Amino acid sequence: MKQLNIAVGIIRNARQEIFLTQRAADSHMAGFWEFPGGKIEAGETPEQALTRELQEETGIDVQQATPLEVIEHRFDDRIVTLYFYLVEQWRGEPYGREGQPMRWARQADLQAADFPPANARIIQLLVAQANPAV
Ligand SMILES: Nc1nc2c([nH]c(=O)n2[C@@H]2O[C@H](COP(=O)(O)OP(=O)(O)OP(=O)(O)O)[C@@H](O)[C@H]2O)c(=O)[nH]1
Ligand SMILES: [Mg+2]
Repeated sequence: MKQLNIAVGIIRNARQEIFLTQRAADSHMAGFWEFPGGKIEAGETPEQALTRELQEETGIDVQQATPLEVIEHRFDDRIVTLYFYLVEQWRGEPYGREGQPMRWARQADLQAADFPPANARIIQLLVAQANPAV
């Protein structure tokens, strides 16, 4: 069974909106929305992979990232360990640098069904922690 370690960025702005991109039609979990990120390569720390992947996929320079949660999920064909980081300080304006659709979603309005099943717990946490006043 394939074992992948993935660094994932939950990019959140001051309006408590989170930046989402849509997975490509030819990828694992195609069509689902995701937090940008990707594989931690040999010799990289999760933070280094996060910075590199967010630069590649969204064009931003991460200035600060806070570890939120590590979640392991067994899919039919692979086991994925997701290192989720909250990113609130960056340079630039994130966009779908690989041509992928993007949107900002209010933290309180995130829907687990829009994401791969591995994200269920982090979505539950984010929704529970959303500040209704923002
Ligand atoms: N980026 C990201 N990947 C996720 C999330 N949830 C989730 O299950 N995954 C899974 O984690 C893996 C991430 O791989 P990826 O396709 O982003 O990897 P990558 O950017 O290095 O892409 P590449 O393989 O084309 O170089 C996929 O199997 C994907 O389905 C998420 O919220 N964000
Ligand atoms: Mg990726």
